Amino acid sequence: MATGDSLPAKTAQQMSTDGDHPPSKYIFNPTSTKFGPLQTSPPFAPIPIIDLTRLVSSPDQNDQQSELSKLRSALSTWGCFQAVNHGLSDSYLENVREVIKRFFELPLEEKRKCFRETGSVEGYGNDMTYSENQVQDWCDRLFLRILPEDQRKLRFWPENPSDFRETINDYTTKIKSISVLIFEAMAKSLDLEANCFSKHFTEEVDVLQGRFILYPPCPTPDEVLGLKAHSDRSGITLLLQDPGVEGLQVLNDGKWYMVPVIRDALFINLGDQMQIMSNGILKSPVHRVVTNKEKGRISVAMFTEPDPKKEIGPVDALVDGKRARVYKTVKNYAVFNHECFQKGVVALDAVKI
Ligand SMILES: O=C(O)CCC(=O)C(=O)O
Ligand SMILES: [Fe+2]
Repeated sequence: MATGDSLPAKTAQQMSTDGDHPPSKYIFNPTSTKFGPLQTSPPFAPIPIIDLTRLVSSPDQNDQQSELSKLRSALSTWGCFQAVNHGLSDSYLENVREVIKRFFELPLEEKRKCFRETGSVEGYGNDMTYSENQVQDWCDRLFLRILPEDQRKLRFWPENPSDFRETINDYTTKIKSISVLIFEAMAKSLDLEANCFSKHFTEEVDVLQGRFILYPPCPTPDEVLGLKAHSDRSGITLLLQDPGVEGLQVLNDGKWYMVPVIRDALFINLGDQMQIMSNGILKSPVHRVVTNKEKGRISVAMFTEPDPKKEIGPVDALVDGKRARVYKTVKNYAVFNHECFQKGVVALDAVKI
């Protein structure tokens, strides 16, 4: 295998600033994906908007039930939804985006202190390169393992901006509570015990990763993707979008749709591990990001994962005479997913029975 895992000669941000034409290894190759051509402006996706307060408590029981069925329907068709009334104010979210923006605005010399090390996914840089012909993404990112707290590698955590660590730490706490609420609501929406999913994700070991991404303006958005098509390996992903520009697209029934930006909503998508646990009832959607000629885009993605040492598999109550078991059990899906990717296999297909 050609590993060639070196950090980029030039970051996407530098190329964008210098007005470089994207090098050939960034050019979208339709034959390298089964997900169709690159479309910069497909139709907007009518992604359901879910009111989180109504999922938890509502004076009217029917009101809660109707929001829970909306959640189930959203996750079994689109695999994602826009969460509103999550308790985080517009100014709070703006501050989170702002600290990430200030990090990316620092001179390269300063950001270099957090550079990803060869062979590791953590740190500032771009995607690991596994093969010579891997198409590159037009983005720069900082990837951090945030929880468990005692596994943080602080050498990758920026000290500049000086409020970076504190801001991300606080945001983590808030994202954690929102994710517990969503895991419980998903269980209720499937008529399961409320802690049926949350016990794997939040009760014993908390695993949370953060990816802070900059998609700089790209001179040729028709030829270059910001992030190639993939599904997340997470349980759920909580994404804070840039209110200034769209870019995220989801695949549904073989067609691409643009995800609308709702200023103070969190975009929540299911990851593969929840598709497995729900025995395929809920979907982990394939998604990608397109670039924009004039505008840069910043997004903040938080990924919840179960304890890598524990097996996960379809919940027993979702396997019955009417619905056979669709997936095997799997441990450490992150590593499994990575191995599948290197073999050119889709991890979700590899765990199918
Ligand atoms: O930046 C985005 O909008 C999506 C990011 C994403 O899909 C990911 O990091 O897995
Ligand atoms: Fe993703």
